[in-house]
Amino acid sequence: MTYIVALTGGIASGKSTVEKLFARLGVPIVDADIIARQVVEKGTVALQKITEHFGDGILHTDGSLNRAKLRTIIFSHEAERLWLNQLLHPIIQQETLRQFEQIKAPYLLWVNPLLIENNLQFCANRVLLIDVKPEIQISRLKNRDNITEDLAKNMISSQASNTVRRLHADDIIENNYSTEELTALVNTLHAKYLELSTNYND
Ligand SMILES: CC(C)(COP(=O)(O)OP(=O)(O)OC[C@H]1O[C@@H](n2cnc3c(N)ncnc32)[C@H](O)[C@@H]1O)[C@@H](O)C(=O)NCCC(=O)NCCS
Ligand SMILES: Nc1ncnc2c1ncn2[C@@H]1O[C@H](COP(=O)(O)OP(=O)(O)OP(=O)(O)O)[C@@H](O)[C@H]1O
Repeated sequence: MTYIVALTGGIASGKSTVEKLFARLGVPIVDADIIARQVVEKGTVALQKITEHFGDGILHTDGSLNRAKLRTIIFSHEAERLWLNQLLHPIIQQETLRQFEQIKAPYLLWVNPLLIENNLQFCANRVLLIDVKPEIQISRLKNRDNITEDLAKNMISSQASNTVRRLHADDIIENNYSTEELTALVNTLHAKYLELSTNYND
């Protein structure tokens, strides 16, 4: 199988921004958030189970999932978040493996926000963590999603702490500075991963 670099980090740490930079360098991407959206599209078994559990009120009038509503519920009720996780995570994992097997490249980037929480680091050859100072993280999250400070803090506290994530990381990007600096860091890491994967594939 292709050499796998897992990219993880807290909410609004900059994963999508870094993912785009790797994609621009031609690196194939497998994104757990995108897969998580596909598995709850209209007509899926998962969406049917979510509707049975939360009622029709969890849907938009066109029958698609009201993500904002589900988000507010699961980040304020721990038991509901765990219920959703046990439903969706095995389905997401199965689709992830399917995508890994289709990719032929020196290495691929597997973007998974909950890599550490779900103990999936063993599935990757290398773990790249994006870290960000908590005050910058909260302010970027509030600005991007236009949400309250309370919801932002609940979302952050539903995830692993940066201290725990750092224990599992092989490489760390500190995303507290400009996007120009971020781009330079990604270029350096890309060269490193090409070298590591060449040795691995030999
Ligand atoms: C709750 C949902 C509907 C909110 O959708 P929304 O479009 O607002 O957010 P999106 O899916 O882009 O997720 C944004 C971020 O929230 C965080 N997050 C999402 N789900 C979870 C979770 N179960 N636990 C902790 N953090 C989570 C992640 O950092 C993620 O990157 C959605 O996140 C969802 O279905 N979550 C359950 C599936 C899951 O665990 N996804 C995470 C990737 S495997
Ligand atoms: N170095 C940076 N300088 C300024 N703004 C940044 C920087 N990195 C990311 N951002 C901004 O911070 C916000 C969060 O970044 P991004 O969406 O990439 O995070 P994410 O980790 O993918 O989030 P999520 O976990 O919700 O999927 C975005 O609005 C992004 O434009």
